[in-house]
Amino acid sequence: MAAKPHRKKGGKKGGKKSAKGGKGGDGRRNPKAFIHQSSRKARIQQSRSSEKEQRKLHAPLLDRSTDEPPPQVVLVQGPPKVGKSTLIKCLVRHYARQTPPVVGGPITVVASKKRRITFVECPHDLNGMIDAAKFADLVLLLIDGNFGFEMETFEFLNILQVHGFPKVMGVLTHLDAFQNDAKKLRKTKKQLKSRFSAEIYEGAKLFYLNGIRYGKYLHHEIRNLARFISVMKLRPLSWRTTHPYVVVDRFEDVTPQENVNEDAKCGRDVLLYGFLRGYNLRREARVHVAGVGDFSMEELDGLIDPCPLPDTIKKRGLNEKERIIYAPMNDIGGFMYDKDAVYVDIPDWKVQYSKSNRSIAGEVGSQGQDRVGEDMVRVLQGTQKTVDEKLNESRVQVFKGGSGLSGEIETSGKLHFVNGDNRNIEQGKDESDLSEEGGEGSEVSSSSGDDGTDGKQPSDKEFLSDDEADSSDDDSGLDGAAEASGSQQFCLVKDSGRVRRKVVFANNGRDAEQDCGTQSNEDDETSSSDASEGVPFCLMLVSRILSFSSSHKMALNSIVCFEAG
Ligand SMILES: Nc1nc2c(ncn2[C@@H]2O[C@H](COP(=O)(O)OP(=O)(O)OP(=O)(O)O)[C@@H](O)[C@H]2O)c(=O)[nH]1
Repeated sequence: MAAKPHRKKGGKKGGKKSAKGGKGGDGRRNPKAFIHQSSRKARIQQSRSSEKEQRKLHAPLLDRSTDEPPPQVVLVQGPPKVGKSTLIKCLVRHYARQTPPVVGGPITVVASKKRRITFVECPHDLNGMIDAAKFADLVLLLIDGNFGFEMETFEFLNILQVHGFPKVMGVLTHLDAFQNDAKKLRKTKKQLKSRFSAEIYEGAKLFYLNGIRYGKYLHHEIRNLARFISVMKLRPLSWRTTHPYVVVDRFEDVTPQENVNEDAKCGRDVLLYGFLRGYNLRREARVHVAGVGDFSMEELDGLIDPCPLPDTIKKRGLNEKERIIYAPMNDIGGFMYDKDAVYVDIPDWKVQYSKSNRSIAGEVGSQGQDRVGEDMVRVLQGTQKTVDEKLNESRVQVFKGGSGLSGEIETSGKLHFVNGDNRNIEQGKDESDLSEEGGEGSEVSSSSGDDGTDGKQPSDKEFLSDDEADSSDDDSGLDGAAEASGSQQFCLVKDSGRVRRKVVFANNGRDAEQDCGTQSNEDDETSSSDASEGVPFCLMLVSRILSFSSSHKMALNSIVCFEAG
């Protein structure tokens, strides 16, 4: 039997198809397959796809938290001396009925029955701003209404754009400078508002703080702002809801003192305390301390919530007991929470000894056994040395006639954190140690290795050209010297002994000069040449941040953000 020949590859149909394809002449195999046959179908398809997109945008947020949600972070940002600390103090006073003497770290308060807020003051330096942008849920952008916009505001907005944009609200301060000129006040408010909504988004909220009395903003204005903050809906950023991170409320260096004495730059053991946000943190996970590097955790423990929400939710408002404040780095209340203890700090000037004039020995003899406890306290009042010092001095004789063994055991490393004063000294030491390495506090940590600055705090001069740097040294050249940035122009203005970078919203050099209030021809020439060359202040800033985040984000499985400042 003769073998049946194989069928030719590509049947009748295939041939037809190829013929059709050839007919089109546009090189595609079937150009009609992916186009709509009728306009009606096309319309339906289009509306379906847009509906899908909208559904994605409005997908309900998954609440992954099983317990009380962590406090939301309200970051107060603004140029130097704009009133950040004053605003935080006023808001904390409104919520907790206590005023912190200093703003030295995050302050957590119970704002309402269901909301806790952590206030953080944003540092002015670039690295501090980058760190702060990572964890802010709401940003209060403080603007000096009397002076106008400053570069710090726009730098921070640029940083936010890279890190995911949280809710932003503007607050105008120093408006009491227009007290006697209502017309000018109205005009300034209008101008700043329109500029603010143009820069953030249309209809961005702007609050006005019209005055300050006894060093505090007006009560009713703070009340309105506080109410607005406590009811504001804050949409969490998607990256943050899927990654664990901790904003550190308090940190403690528990490195044995002898190790530090031997080598001041030895590896340190540091305890970090803070609310866990975002997602669950695995015990074996490595943590990334923003700006410092990746580290392994030795221990991870859950502690009792130091600032819990009220239990009962039936009542309308909060009573005085429920207005809890947790501010361990702000010298408030004298409380300090540790892993296994709570320390109450009693300043020396508040301690009142009840020592009587009678001699202690005489009293013991006359009162007998009933007052043993009281007598012990009285004896302690007369103590001059601490337990550490006594232990170090003590000697134990083991064998008769043998020399005593000294009691110099390693207790000094642990106890110094208990006392508030000593703690401050130790922290001060650490900072100085860090500054030896290349800068101060968080500035060093943020910059080291991340953005290629080798631990140096970038100064304005690094962004300016040499000529500009020279001119900024010269006081006489400061006033009104307009600089151009990527998108904004700014001029250096000397105001009450400090140099401020005022943003000028003008397209050409001349307008900019008018805004800065200079008329001289010489200045005109330099500033216009600067403007045409376009010193890339903002561009450089953005590129630096982009390079920072692109090299960094891959490693950010879990971040620990230090409050800088
Ligand atoms: N007249 C007036 N003074 C204000 C206003 N806001 C703040 N101040 C004053 O400005 C000074 C600086 O205020 P701070 O709250 O320390 O400003 P800051 O932004 O925290 O300052 P730094 O932390 O040093 O950057 C204080 O003396 C305040 O009383 C305001 O609206 N009007």
